[in-house]
Amino acid sequence: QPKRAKSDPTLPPNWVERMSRSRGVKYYFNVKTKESRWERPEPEQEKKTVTASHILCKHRDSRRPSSWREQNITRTKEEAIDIIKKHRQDIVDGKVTFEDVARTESDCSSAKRGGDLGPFTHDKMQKPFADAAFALEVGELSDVVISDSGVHIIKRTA
Ligand SMILES: O=C(N[C@H](Cc1nc2ccccc2[nH]1)C(=O)O)c1cc2ccccc2s1
Repeated sequence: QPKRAKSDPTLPPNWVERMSRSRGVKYYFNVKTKESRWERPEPEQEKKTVTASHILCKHRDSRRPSSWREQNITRTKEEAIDIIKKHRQDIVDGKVTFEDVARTESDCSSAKRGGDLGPFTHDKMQKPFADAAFALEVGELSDVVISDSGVHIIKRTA
Protein backbone atom coordinates (compact mmCIF):
# COMPACT_ATOMS: atom_id res chain seq x y z
CA GLN A 1 0.00 0.00 0.00
CA PRO A 2 1.16 3.59 -0.60
CA LYS A 3 3.34 5.21 2.06
CA ARG A 4 1.06 7.10 4.48
CA ALA A 5 1.75 10.82 4.98
CA LYS A 6 2.41 11.85 8.59
CA SER A 7 -0.63 14.16 8.43
CA ASP A 8 -2.80 11.33 7.18
CA PRO A 9 -6.47 12.37 7.81
CA THR A 10 -7.74 8.83 8.07
CA LEU A 11 -7.80 6.95 11.35
CA PRO A 12 -6.10 3.61 12.11
CA PRO A 13 -8.32 0.51 11.83
CA ASN A 14 -11.25 0.18 14.36
CA TRP A 15 -11.05 3.83 15.44
CA VAL A 16 -14.01 6.19 14.93
CA GLU A 17 -14.57 9.84 15.65
CA ARG A 18 -17.40 10.68 18.05
CA MET A 19 -18.89 13.80 19.58
CA SER A 20 -18.89 14.15 23.34
CA ARG A 21 -22.38 15.51 24.24
CA SER A 22 -21.29 16.64 27.69
CA ARG A 23 -18.27 18.57 26.44
CA GLY A 24 -19.41 19.24 22.87
CA VAL A 25 -16.03 18.21 21.48
CA LYS A 26 -14.76 15.28 19.39
CA TYR A 27 -13.31 12.19 20.99
CA TYR A 28 -12.05 8.89 19.52
CA PHE A 29 -13.45 5.46 20.19
CA ASN A 30 -12.02 2.06 19.30
CA VAL A 31 -14.95 -0.12 18.35
CA LYS A 32 -12.89 -3.27 18.97
CA THR A 33 -11.19 -2.52 22.29
CA LYS A 34 -13.95 -0.11 23.44
CA GLU A 35 -11.13 2.27 24.40
CA SER A 36 -11.91 6.00 24.15
CA ARG A 37 -9.47 8.91 24.15
CA TRP A 38 -9.48 12.64 23.57
CA GLU A 39 -6.33 12.82 21.39
CA ARG A 40 -6.51 11.56 17.78
CA PRO A 41 -4.73 8.14 17.40
CA GLU A 42 -1.77 8.27 14.99
CA PRO A 43 -2.00 6.05 11.87
CA GLU A 44 0.20 3.00 12.34
CA GLN A 45 3.64 3.58 10.76
CA GLU A 46 3.48 0.87 8.05
CA LYS A 47 5.77 -2.04 8.89
CA LYS A 48 6.51 -3.18 5.34
CA THR A 49 9.19 -5.89 5.28
CA VAL A 50 11.27 -7.49 2.54
CA THR A 51 13.09 -10.81 2.79
CA ALA A 52 16.54 -10.92 1.21
CA SER A 53 19.82 -12.78 1.07
CA HIS A 54 23.20 -11.20 0.51
CA ILE A 55 26.85 -11.92 -0.14
CA LEU A 56 29.23 -9.64 1.77
CA CYS A 57 32.89 -9.09 0.97
CA LYS A 58 34.53 -7.17 3.81
CA HIS A 59 37.69 -5.08 3.47
CA ARG A 60 40.26 -3.50 5.75
CA ASP A 61 38.11 -0.38 6.28
CA SER A 62 34.98 -2.38 7.11
CA ARG A 63 33.25 -1.61 10.45
CA ARG A 64 34.45 -5.06 11.68
CA PRO A 65 37.28 -6.30 9.39
CA SER A 66 36.94 -9.90 10.60
CA SER A 67 34.58 -12.76 9.85
CA TRP A 68 33.97 -16.50 10.33
CA ARG A 69 36.08 -17.14 7.21
CA GLU A 70 38.99 -14.74 7.84
CA GLN A 71 40.20 -13.58 11.23
CA ASN A 72 41.92 -10.40 10.00
CA ILE A 73 40.66 -9.00 6.67
CA THR A 74 43.29 -6.88 4.90
CA ARG A 75 42.01 -6.64 1.27
CA THR A 76 41.28 -3.10 0.04
CA LYS A 77 37.77 -1.82 -0.72
CA GLU A 78 38.64 -1.83 -4.44
CA GLU A 79 39.69 -5.49 -4.24
CA ALA A 80 36.43 -6.31 -2.43
CA ILE A 81 34.42 -4.59 -5.19
CA ASP A 82 36.26 -6.64 -7.83
CA ILE A 83 35.61 -9.88 -5.91
CA ILE A 84 31.90 -9.12 -5.52
CA LYS A 85 31.61 -8.18 -9.23
CA LYS A 86 33.17 -11.55 -10.18
CA HIS A 87 30.72 -13.42 -7.90
CA ARG A 88 27.84 -11.46 -9.43
CA GLN A 89 28.94 -12.32 -12.99
CA ASP A 90 29.32 -16.04 -12.14
CA ILE A 91 25.78 -16.03 -10.65
CA VAL A 92 24.31 -14.17 -13.66
CA ASP A 93 26.11 -16.61 -16.02
CA GLY A 94 24.54 -19.49 -14.11
CA LYS A 95 27.91 -21.02 -13.25
CA VAL A 96 27.03 -21.05 -9.52
CA THR A 97 23.97 -20.41 -7.36
CA PHE A 98 23.69 -17.34 -5.13
CA GLU A 99 23.25 -19.51 -2.05
CA ASP A 100 26.31 -21.66 -2.75
CA VAL A 101 28.50 -18.58 -3.22
CA ALA A 102 27.09 -17.00 -0.03
CA ARG A 103 27.74 -20.18 1.96
CA THR A 104 31.47 -20.32 1.18
CA GLU A 105 32.39 -16.73 0.30
CA SER A 106 30.24 -14.31 2.35
CA ASP A 107 31.93 -12.51 5.26
CA CYS A 108 28.56 -12.28 7.05
CA SER A 109 27.45 -14.88 9.62
CA SER A 110 24.33 -15.31 7.45
CA ALA A 111 26.65 -17.28 5.11
CA LYS A 112 25.60 -20.37 7.09
CA ARG A 113 22.02 -19.80 5.82
CA GLY A 114 22.99 -19.25 2.18
CA GLY A 115 23.09 -15.52 2.93
CA ASP A 116 19.45 -15.39 4.10
CA LEU A 117 18.76 -12.45 6.42
CA GLY A 118 15.08 -13.24 6.89
CA PRO A 119 12.37 -10.54 6.74
CA PHE A 120 13.33 -7.03 7.83
CA THR A 121 11.83 -3.53 7.92
CA HIS A 122 13.72 -0.64 6.31
CA ASP A 123 14.88 0.78 9.65
CA LYS A 124 16.60 -2.45 10.71
CA MET A 125 19.44 -2.39 8.17
CA GLN A 126 22.07 0.21 7.23
CA LYS A 127 20.44 2.75 4.91
CA PRO A 128 22.37 1.98 1.68
CA PHE A 129 21.58 -1.71 2.14
CA ALA A 130 17.90 -1.12 3.04
CA ASP A 131 17.42 1.33 0.14
CA ALA A 132 18.84 -1.22 -2.32
CA ALA A 133 16.88 -4.17 -0.88
CA PHE A 134 13.54 -2.26 -0.86
CA ALA A 135 14.12 -1.16 -4.47
CA LEU A 136 14.35 -4.77 -5.71
CA GLU A 137 11.50 -6.83 -7.12
CA VAL A 138 11.15 -10.34 -5.66
CA GLY A 139 13.81 -12.54 -7.32
CA GLU A 140 15.90 -9.61 -8.47
CA LEU A 141 19.67 -9.34 -7.90
CA SER A 142 21.11 -5.96 -6.89
CA ASP A 143 24.11 -4.20 -8.30
CA VAL A 144 27.12 -3.79 -6.00
CA VAL A 145 26.00 -2.12 -2.74
CA ILE A 146 28.45 -0.37 -0.38
CA SER A 147 27.74 -0.22 3.37
CA ASP A 148 29.92 0.39 6.43
CA SER A 149 30.18 -3.41 6.70
CA GLY A 150 31.70 -3.81 3.25
CA VAL A 151 30.60 -4.62 -0.30
CA HIS A 152 27.40 -6.58 -0.94
CA ILE A 153 25.17 -8.04 -3.60
CA ILE A 154 21.60 -8.63 -2.52
CA LYS A 155 18.91 -11.01 -3.79
CA ARG A 156 15.35 -10.24 -2.71
CA THR A 157 13.46 -13.45 -2.02
CA ALA A 158 10.09 -12.17 -0.73
O1 LIG B 1 25.01 -7.83 10.60
C1 LIG B 1 25.18 -8.99 10.38
N1 LIG B 1 26.38 -9.54 10.14
C2 LIG B 1 27.60 -8.71 10.09
C3 LIG B 1 27.89 -8.30 8.65
C4 LIG B 1 26.73 -7.60 7.99
N2 LIG B 1 26.61 -6.29 7.84
C5 LIG B 1 25.45 -6.06 7.21
C6 LIG B 1 24.81 -4.86 6.78
C7 LIG B 1 23.57 -4.93 6.16
C8 LIG B 1 22.96 -6.16 5.94
C9 LIG B 1 23.57 -7.36 6.34
C10 LIG B 1 24.82 -7.29 6.98
N3 LIG B 1 25.64 -8.25 7.51
C11 LIG B 1 28.80 -9.54 10.55
O2 LIG B 1 28.65 -10.79 10.55
O3 LIG B 1 29.84 -8.93 10.83
C12 LIG B 1 24.04 -9.93 10.33
C13 LIG B 1 24.08 -11.29 10.40
C14 LIG B 1 22.78 -11.89 10.30
C15 LIG B 1 22.48 -13.26 10.33
C16 LIG B 1 21.15 -13.69 10.21
C17 LIG B 1 20.13 -12.76 10.05
C18 LIG B 1 20.42 -11.38 10.04
C19 LIG B 1 21.76 -10.98 10.16
S1 LIG B 1 22.41 -9.37 10.16
